[in-house]
Amino acid sequence: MSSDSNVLDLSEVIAVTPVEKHGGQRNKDGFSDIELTPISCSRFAVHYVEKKRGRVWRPGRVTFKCQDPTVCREWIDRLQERLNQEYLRPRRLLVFVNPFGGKKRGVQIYQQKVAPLFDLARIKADVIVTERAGHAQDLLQELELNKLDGIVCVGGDGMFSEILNGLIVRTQQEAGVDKDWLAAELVRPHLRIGIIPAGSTDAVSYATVGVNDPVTSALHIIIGDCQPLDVSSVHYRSQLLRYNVSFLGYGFYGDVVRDSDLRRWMGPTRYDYSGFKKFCRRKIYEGEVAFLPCADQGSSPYDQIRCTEGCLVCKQAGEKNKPTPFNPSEEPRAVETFGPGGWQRVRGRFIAINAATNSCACKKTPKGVSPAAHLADGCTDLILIHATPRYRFLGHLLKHLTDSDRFNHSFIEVYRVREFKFRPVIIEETEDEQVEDEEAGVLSRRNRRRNTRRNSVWNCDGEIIDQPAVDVKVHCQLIKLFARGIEETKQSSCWPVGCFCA
Ligand SMILES: Nc1ncnc2c1ncn2[C@@H]1O[C@H](COP(=O)(O)OP(=O)(O)OP(=O)(O)O)[C@@H](O)[C@H]1O
Ligand SMILES: CCCCCCCCCCCCC/C=C/[C@@H](O)[C@H](CO)NC(=O)CCCCC
Ligand SMILES: [Ca+2]
Repeated sequence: MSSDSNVLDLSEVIAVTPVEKHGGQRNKDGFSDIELTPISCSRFAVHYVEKKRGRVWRPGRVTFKCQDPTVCREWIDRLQERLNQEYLRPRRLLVFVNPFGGKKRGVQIYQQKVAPLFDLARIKADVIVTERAGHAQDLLQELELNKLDGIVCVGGDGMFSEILNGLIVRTQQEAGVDKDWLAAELVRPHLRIGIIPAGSTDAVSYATVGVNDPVTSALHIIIGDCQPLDVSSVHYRSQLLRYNVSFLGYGFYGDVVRDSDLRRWMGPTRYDYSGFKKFCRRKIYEGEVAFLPCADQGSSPYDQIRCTEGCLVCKQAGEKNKPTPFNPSEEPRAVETFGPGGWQRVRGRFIAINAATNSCACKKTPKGVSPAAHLADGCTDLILIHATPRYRFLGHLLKHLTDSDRFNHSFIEVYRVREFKFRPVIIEETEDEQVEDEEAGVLSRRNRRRNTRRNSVWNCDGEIIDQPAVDVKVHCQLIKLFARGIEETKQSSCWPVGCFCA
């Protein structure tokens, strides 16, 4: 309900409850009491989503008074019945809480802010507090999931990545799809995932809800919002390494995540420390990127329009990419062809190679790594940052803090792609160098140190992938989240609204 109206949208009602106590026109909580008849004898409360500034949602409540208790009961039953018909609302959820993510407040956040709202909405939640990294992903291979309506992750991007990977792998296993086959048409999991942000960056929450606020996310889950999301698979040779939903980065961002992983004890500030350190080093990595552009998309990373709630670009992509039934006897696709309309390649010396499957907005970059990227268009924005002096790279980084065009630099190329591959140039040690190594101790150590650091790692949603040579493919709208995309604020332009959940 907006501040200037008295109309409640039923799809945004959290619950209807009987009210026992009596009170005045405006009770001490500041909630308004609305008289249905002059003489009050029974009351009920309608709990609804109240939209605050900055896409933050809070529970609001309005109390209705009735003269006749039977009428009151009738109102409650009818409204409850109507809410039950909102078929996308979850009734039973499995909740994983990471007690060590972000500022280590996952358990507290769930108990104090989320559980009371789930109780109010009569959602049954089975809660598991994880005991180790990988716990949630392992449990997702064995737990009974049939009676669930969704899985909720209380944690950051790493924890979300565990649940995403666990759910997709389980779904492929049950459908008999070979996850290691890069060209496989993956089967979409039927369970939606909800994220209660309690991590350090919370990029997935930011990019899909517009804010990292646990109460807002809990309310999106309760009212059964539905947002399809692209997922990229990352393969090395013929083996699946991980599924990724937002950020993939080799070079600078890979080095940052590798360094910061050793400093988890620092909490969220580890990224600032490692970011500064790796910026000072400014390492260059040589390699070749091959990619398949999204030619027919009608959108580009340079667009001014943004992916918002009900985005038409994503809607059209969803219609084009209706899942086809899985056929295990299907032959692998022909070898890719290079040239117009086909694959392209860029060889170079790079500071960073990034792929943003959605905007990757977060507090560090409120508009995102690629502000015009879409949540569900089947594409990722491939950003190639060629070697450049440190001060020019800094100029690019600083633009992440503002609205300005971060791609407007001669050393940056950006492509909207469906697939890409990266092959690093690996310079092997020559025999001469090895002889030299044996003869001169200090030089030997220097050489070895240099060689061991010739390759970077991939930052995959904040997790480390050691293999530099990867094949990445975007799977359009592979999963669904309890979210609705970025809501338009009053200042921004108007876009059609609607959930296009299959
Ligand atoms: N009980 C646990 N003990 C130790 N590590 C855990 C546990 N449960 C989950 N993890 C791991 O902790 C890692 C980080 O968690 P999480 O993503 O929640 O926080 P973060 O890294 O601080 O936030 P962000 O990913 O948003 O930067 C994840 O990779 C997850 O696998
Ligand atoms: C001198 C001022 C410089 C300002 C620099 C601003 C540049 C910010 C770009 C941030 C990109 C974040 C992309 C999101 C990645 C997440 O999946 C991942 C896991 O949560 N977080 C990081 O890797 C954390 C990555 C942190 C990188 C610094
Ligand atoms: Ca996308």
